[in-house]
Amino acid sequence: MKLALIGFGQAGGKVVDQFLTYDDAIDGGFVESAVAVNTATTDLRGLESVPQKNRVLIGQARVNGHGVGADNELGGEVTEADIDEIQHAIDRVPTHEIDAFLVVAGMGGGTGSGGAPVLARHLRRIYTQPVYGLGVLPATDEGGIYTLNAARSFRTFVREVDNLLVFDNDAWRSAGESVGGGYDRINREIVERFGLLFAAGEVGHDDHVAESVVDSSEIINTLSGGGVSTVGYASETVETDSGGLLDSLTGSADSGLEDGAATNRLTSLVRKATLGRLTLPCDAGSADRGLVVATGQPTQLSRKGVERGRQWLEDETGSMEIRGGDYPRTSADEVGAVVLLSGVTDVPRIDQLQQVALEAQETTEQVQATAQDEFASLVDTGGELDALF
Ligand SMILES: Nc1nc2c(ncn2[C@@H]2O[C@H](COP(=O)(O)OP(=O)(O)OP(=O)(O)O)[C@@H](O)[C@H]2O)c(=O)[nH]1
Repeated sequence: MKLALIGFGQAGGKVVDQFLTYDDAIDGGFVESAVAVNTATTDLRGLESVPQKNRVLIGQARVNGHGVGADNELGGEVTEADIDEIQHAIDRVPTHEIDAFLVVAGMGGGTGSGGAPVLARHLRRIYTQPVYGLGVLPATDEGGIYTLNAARSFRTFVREVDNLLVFDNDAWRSAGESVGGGYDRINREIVERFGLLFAAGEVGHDDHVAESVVDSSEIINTLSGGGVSTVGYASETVETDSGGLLDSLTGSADSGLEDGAATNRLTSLVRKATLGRLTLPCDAGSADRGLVVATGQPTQLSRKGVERGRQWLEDETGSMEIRGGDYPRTSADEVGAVVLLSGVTDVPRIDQLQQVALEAQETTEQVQATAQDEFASLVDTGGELDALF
């Protein structure tokens, strides 16, 4: 599917930069345009692939290019104030050619976490295409302010987008590694999973096995139930010496065996993708909708395997809305399965964030109530005080 990518804040910009590189590398064709928005000049300067003219600095009047320092209320305010500057850059996007917008942001900082929901609301008011979010959750050891920002922003971001795709940094850092040390690796994991999914909807219908190729409308329909989504991916390297003279000589018995192996391989890849590490770990059974995409050499893409995987996911989720199809890639030496689980509800990390948001709200209310009590008692004693002077 064709996307207009908008990276908000430092993490958002870097992930969008990486999406551009990946799209080029796999010849995916899913990025129509890429824009980066930030309050910090240095973050915009550090980008490599987003075109200079599509880098938008906002909030200059308030923070003078120095960032908002993890203050996400300020991030939201400067976005509201400078929304026309962002719109100006989006005006250059050929929006009639895109299937959707994707707003990418780290939820723990100030600019992306505060600004991304404001931009999503703006885009949904103006355009008819769906507006998706890709939210990156902070690692748990990053500190309270990051968790609190994420807890607050998450609720707003889910409300303002048509579907929120989530990646949890915490689940993806390696043992003993600080999350910052592994951003490059983590960002590659992000773009591979979501990139393969979006590129899948971009295959022309004259390509191999055209009738079973995933269409962008299938991705859109899978995401149209709203809520929160997560993606799983599993792959295997395969020998690709098929299609030569040998094949035509070995006859149908061997090719029957190969078909069986390809079917079994794909069925287990779908299970591995679903039950392995998801971009946002959750109980896959709680998904409302799903999409299974088989990717790799056209000869390895067993339609029966995809169908079995799809049926298995139907049983796992109890959902009747599980779609399936292929993304043939002639240059790939791996066969893989991407599984999109949409509208997931049993997500421990989100429960934890909601708890944090609730506690923060209670603390704020307590502080306000104590301040009101103190003020009231000061007013009560006002007469006595007056008498003293
Ligand atoms: N996956 C990933 N996460 C990142 C990256 N850079 C920062 N983060 C995460 O994003 C959160 C911080 O958000 P940033 O995007 O740096 O902050 P910002 O939106 O630019 O906001 P301010 O810096 O406060 O103005 C933290 O939770 C980081 O772990 C990155 O390149 N990849």
